[in-house]
Amino acid sequence: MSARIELDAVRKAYPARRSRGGARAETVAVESLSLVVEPGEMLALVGPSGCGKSTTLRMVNRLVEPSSGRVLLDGVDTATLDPVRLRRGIGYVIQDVGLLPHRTVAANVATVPRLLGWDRRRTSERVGAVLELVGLPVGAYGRRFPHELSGGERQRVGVARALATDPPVLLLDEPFGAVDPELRRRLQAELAGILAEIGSTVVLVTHDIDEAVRLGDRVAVLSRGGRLEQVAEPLAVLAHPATARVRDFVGDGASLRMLPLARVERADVTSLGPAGPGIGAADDRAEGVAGLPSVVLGAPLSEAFAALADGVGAGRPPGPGAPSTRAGAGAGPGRVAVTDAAGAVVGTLDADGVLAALRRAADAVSRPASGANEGRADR
Ligand SMILES: Nc1ncnc2c1ncn2[C@@H]1O[C@H](COP(=O)(O)OP(=O)(O)OP(=O)(O)O)[C@@H](O)[C@H]1O
Repeated sequence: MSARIELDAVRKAYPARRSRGGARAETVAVESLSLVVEPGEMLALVGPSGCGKSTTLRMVNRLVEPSSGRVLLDGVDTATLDPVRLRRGIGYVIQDVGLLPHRTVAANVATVPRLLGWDRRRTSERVGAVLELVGLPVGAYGRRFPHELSGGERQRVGVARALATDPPVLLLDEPFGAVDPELRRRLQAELAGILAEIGSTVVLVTHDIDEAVRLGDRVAVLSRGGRLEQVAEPLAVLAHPATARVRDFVGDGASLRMLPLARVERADVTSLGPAGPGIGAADDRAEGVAGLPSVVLGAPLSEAFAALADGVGAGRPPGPGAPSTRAGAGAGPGRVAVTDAAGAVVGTLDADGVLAALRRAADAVSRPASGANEGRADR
């Protein structure tokens, strides 16, 4: 179940505070933002601190009321709906989770089903299912209290609680902000799997461009005042920043961030030459690549990069602190073997091949047509 979210010229100005000199200055958190999130899509809202991301998100569930403009859910203006009922149909996960400290994990997850009047049996079945989904089996965790959990576990309970009623819309505000980087990566991967399963429309707020490109189907980059600088698929934001602000925000590591998003393709592979009678059997052809690490056609380029960069083998995406894109510059083997899905060697890939593959992936995604908000056209 999923819903279409449309922000139609929403604006939020927080009321003026009287300053010492008596002058009043309202804070315009979001000036005029129009954006569509399609059913089942995961949109990552990213931008520097104070640019209006949380305000935008909270206008969707009416924790913040727009000063003007409209928010539509499946075409219905949310201003016409009862805000409390609206919120019960929208999953919401925030950084410090907000679990009720004196209630067990199971009772926390059951909060919204209970409010919606679900009977005991349906509620407990659902609580069991969502806790299982986030890797916290109800038998082991259901009776614990929040203070008996690690930060990562609490975060998962927050996600389970948000998913309890299978909401058509899920809003995530810096859901991994409070956990360490390694756990953050793990929770991101878990969340991606869960989201693929549930099919809700998701808006994720993050200040972390890595998280945005890793999780978003599309990425919306905001600047101060909720100004939409660009909305496009992750690779397009990295490869073709629409504005100087997006370029600044993406920073120097764009190529490195593109690696997991682009694939090893046959066109970039240096072939081992034809096989056939008198030319050499497949086994002979494979001999020249014996001992090389290998990747499969279609694998993320980051796997080839990791293998080239350190020669330890494929499968590790470049992490923070990974070497720059001077693939193969270290003690690596200079080449990786590329196999087809059946495991037969089709050729090798070297650093030039990786760069060529990156360039092609970048060329294949749409360039911004007219600056901001080109993403509407690219869907
Ligand atoms: N309740 C409020 N009253 C007055 N000003 C507010 C309020 N909430 C937010 N603001 C201001 O609105 C602007 C946008 O804030 P918002 O929290 O939406 O930004 P953000 O991009 O989510 O920031 P961060 O990444 O730091 O959480 C900021 O200037 C902030 O100070």
